Amino acid sequence: MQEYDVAIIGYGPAGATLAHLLAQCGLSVLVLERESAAYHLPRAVHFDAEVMRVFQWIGIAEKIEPLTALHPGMRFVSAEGDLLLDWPRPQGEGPQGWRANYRFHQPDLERILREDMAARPGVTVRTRCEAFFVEDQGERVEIRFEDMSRGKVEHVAAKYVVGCDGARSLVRRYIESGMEDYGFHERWLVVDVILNADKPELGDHSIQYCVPDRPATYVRCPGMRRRWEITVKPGEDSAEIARPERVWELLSDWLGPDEAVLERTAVYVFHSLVAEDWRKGRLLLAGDACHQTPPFMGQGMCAGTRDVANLYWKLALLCQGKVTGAAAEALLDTYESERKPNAREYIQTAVRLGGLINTAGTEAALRAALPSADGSARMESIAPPIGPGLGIGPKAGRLFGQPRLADGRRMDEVFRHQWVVVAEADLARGLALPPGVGLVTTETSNAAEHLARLGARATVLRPDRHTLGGADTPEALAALIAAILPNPIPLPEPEMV
Ligand SMILES: O=C(O)/C=C/c1cccc(O)c1
Repeated sequence: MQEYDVAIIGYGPAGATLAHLLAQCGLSVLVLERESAAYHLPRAVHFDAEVMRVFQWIGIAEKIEPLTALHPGMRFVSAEGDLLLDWPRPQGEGPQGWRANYRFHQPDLERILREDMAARPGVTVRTRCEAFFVEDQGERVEIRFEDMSRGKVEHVAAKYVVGCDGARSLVRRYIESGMEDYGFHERWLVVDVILNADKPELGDHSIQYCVPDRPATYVRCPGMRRRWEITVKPGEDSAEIARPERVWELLSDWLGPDEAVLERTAVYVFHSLVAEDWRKGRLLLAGDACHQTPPFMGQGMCAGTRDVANLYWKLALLCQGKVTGAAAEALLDTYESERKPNAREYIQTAVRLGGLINTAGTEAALRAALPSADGSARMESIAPPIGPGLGIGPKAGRLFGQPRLADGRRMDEVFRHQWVVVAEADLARGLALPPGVGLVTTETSNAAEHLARLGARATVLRPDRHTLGGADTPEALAALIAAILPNPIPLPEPEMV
């Protein structure tokens, strides 16, 4: 039986990104996907700087960036048109080395992910192949799937299986995970249109219409694409409301049938769920398989990308035999313990925003919706730390920025999949580093501003660019360095840049 390091079930953005990352670390990867081609219509329309940084690692950031749209922010307005809550987004390059937010067309992203996979050694992609059986046999997992193009059942094995197989995940059933329910389950009509000609009065902001009778969302997508999401009321028929005549009636406040074509109309139930168990033995979940969010923060695909960024290097260390035995189990356990609280925080905030949209912006709902309830009608993007796992002290588990090196390059371009020490120059002098660990100092980069944001004189960064901790003394820094695990991709010599 053919054996791979990792089998990924599901070839959406999370599965494809994970396959790229694992292959970059030298692992053999099988991707099984039931459909013959990527879904041709948009679903996710927004991602943030943290996600763009992951796209940078796999070499697609420069390809997707020209296809994205600028994103000034989101506004919540009342039925009377009053601004209830403003959520502006910083413009220009931010701490992650990229803009804070991007609007995109999901089929563009999937095309790029798949085109580049063709040139990625180590990845086998099997489309029209439906997995129907996985069995953790202790040392490996057996997977059975049907190749639907040939009507043939095949058996393969993998050291680990990751279910990136969406809300109805097969792998989640094998894990037998229940779901934590955050109480939001609503039907919304999603309408994607392509304008015939520009209509600047629609604006570039996302707008949440907090209209009690029919809450709705408008999102400006790249080019001539625009999206509306409109509440379906209890008792309304999903098929009836998705008919073109009815859709145009619902859109009539914004545009008419002579101004655009309908690209897609579909009724979705937006859920707020987190899987109780993200792992059982060698079976793991990522993306919608382990969390589903209402869309009001545009964070659905982002969460899946964060999952795979947290997971890939841990799987690489295990598959390469660099972490074994009880340490391997403990390392794999940190995937759920770190990721779940972060995913939960985004979902709970999205549910609160949904509450604001649905209750027409009453004072109480406005206060409840604000992540930091300071009374102002302005909110900022949240950046919840990951939960407890690897790391030392209160500065562990923060997403660190991406310093620009003196030659203008971004840090991760130089230290791909490496651990990196970032330190004030005087703390860095004479440091003895394990092989392959990078060193970035305040002398040769703009690390000072990133360290100031963390509130430490030095830090150690994991391959996913979360902090292992902060240090202000040589002793504290030495303790962090002692906790570094081997690199997923070994570098011959540590570099000081
Ligand atoms: O731009 C954002 O931050 C959010 C975008 C978005 C996308 C889809 C649906 C929504 O309610 C919001």
